[in-house]
Amino acid sequence: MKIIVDELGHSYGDIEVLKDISLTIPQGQIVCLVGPSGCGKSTLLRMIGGLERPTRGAVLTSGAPPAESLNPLTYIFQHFALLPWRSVADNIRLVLEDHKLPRKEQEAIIADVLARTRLSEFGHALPKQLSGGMKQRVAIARALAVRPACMLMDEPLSALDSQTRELLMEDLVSLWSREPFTAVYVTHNLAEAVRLGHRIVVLSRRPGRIHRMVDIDIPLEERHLGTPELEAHQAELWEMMRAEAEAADMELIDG
Ligand SMILES: Nc1ncnc2c1ncn2[C@@H]1O[C@H](COP(=O)(O)OP(=O)(O)OP(=O)(O)O)[C@@H](O)[C@H]1O
Repeated sequence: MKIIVDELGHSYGDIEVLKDISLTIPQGQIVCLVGPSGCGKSTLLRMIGGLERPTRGAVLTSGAPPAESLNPLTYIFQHFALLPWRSVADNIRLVLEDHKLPRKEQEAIIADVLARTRLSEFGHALPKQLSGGMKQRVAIARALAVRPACMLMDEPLSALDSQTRELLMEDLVSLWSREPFTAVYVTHNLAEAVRLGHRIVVLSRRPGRIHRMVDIDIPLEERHLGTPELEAHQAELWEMMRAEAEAADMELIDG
């Protein structure tokens, strides 16, 4: 299933937040949204997920979600959103409970997503026993459990320290390489965008418009910390964003 954002615009009252956004999220690719603070990245993600309706334009889909998809669109947030009193396995079960699956099928899905996120030994653990990186892997496992057509990821690594972020990026790459998933990935971090994005969409400051789209052809598994071509892409993206980021920063101070 591919997602098509068609001439989308949005205003909150008098404040225009997004303008003329047309964009395709191809199946099996990770599309990163970057742009200065307040340019509307999270708003666009919520519109793609159907949590809010745009004032103008539309979000369309083409093609069917994966076979046995329980939920075509699912979110992964910065702060994990795990229930502290439920074990890791039961946090994942939560998203299956509404679907009336036989217990055996639930268990098979839980075992599969725990294995894919290297958490098989931690099904009985409580969230408080886990590191930040593991908690986010549980959130990723929970998202995968519904076989989404697209994962909507809002700064999923930004609550983590830099070493954990690096490990999680490696996890996401190996997860994608084994079974490509589709994702829209909002981040402030350009290093993350060039490591994980097949396509990087640079938004201008508010009202966010598409300033540029950059496709990176290097296979994900060949992208590593310090890869010179990635650093060149990162520098190019920063040059595109610099003036907008500075202007957005001044606006926040003035405002
Ligand atoms: N529900 C809302 N009601 C009114 N204004 C809102 C609402 N949600 C967001 N905004 C405003 O819309 C603008 C875009 O917000 P949004 O969170 O989408 O930006 P962002 O690019 O994700 O920001 P950041 O990078 O700082 O997280 C901001 O000025 C924000 O204050």
